[in-house]
Amino acid sequence: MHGLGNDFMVIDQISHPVELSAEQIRSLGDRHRGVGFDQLLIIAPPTRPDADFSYRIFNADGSEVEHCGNGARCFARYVLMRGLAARSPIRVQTRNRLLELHTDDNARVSVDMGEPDFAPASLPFVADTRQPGYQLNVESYGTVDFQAVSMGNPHIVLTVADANTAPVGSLGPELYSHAAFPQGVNVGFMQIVDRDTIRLRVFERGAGETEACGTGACAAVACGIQAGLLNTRVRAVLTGGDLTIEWAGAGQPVIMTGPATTVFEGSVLI
Ligand SMILES: N[C@H](CCC[C@H](N)C(=O)O)C(=O)O
Repeated sequence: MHGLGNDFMVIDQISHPVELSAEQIRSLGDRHRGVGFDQLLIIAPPTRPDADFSYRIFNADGSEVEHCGNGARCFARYVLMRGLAARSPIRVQTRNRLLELHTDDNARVSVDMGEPDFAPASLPFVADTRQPGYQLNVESYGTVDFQAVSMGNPHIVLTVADANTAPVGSLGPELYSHAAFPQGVNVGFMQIVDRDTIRLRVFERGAGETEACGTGACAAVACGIQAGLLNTRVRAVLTGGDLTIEWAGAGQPVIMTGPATTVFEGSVLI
């Protein structure tokens, strides 16, 4: 499945109990020798009474992570198409959040992504006391300014003049693996087109640049609204297509709406 070109392998662990090692996940994610994906999504029974399902997310490098926005939309379509869920909304738990997923008739899914957390410790971001605010010295780039926010998974957002020419492939990896982020970080490059529109590219932790990043779009819009630069309903234009992101401000959840597409299904020998 994919959400705007951010592609996933989805395993229904309820019907097919399977445990995979990080090495097996990496080999399944290999685009030449395996199935190939940005993330693997595993659907499992819930472990808390207020959830209908739980949902585990693994990056292509085998690392397990806390959240995946595009994956949540694909998850909702999958469980409804397979009759695993009878109705919308669907409540699904990730490692650290409870999401509520709503589907409409034209294959679009709205996800309550929970509240953004701007506290540095939520990433975690270990601030360099010599650097005021959110700045880092990066070897080949000098001082880099950014905003930091957790959507359950860690994001930093750089505001750039033109997303098309932003140094995603060079600066992204340097920031993603910077010592200031002990658990790594997703790096968003946001161009503010107007108060209702951004262009965004994301170098994702554990996957590299993807065609779209749902939590990244939520993180970027929340940072833009927090900085007073965006209205409360924004069109996020990503390489793979558009998401609608809404955030009414502190104490409110971010709502993400977009498509979810099934490409094929099959079986794989592990
Ligand atoms: N690479 C992310 C997980 C996938 C997020 C992205 N695919 C989305 O749609 O939110 C991380 O390591 O936190």
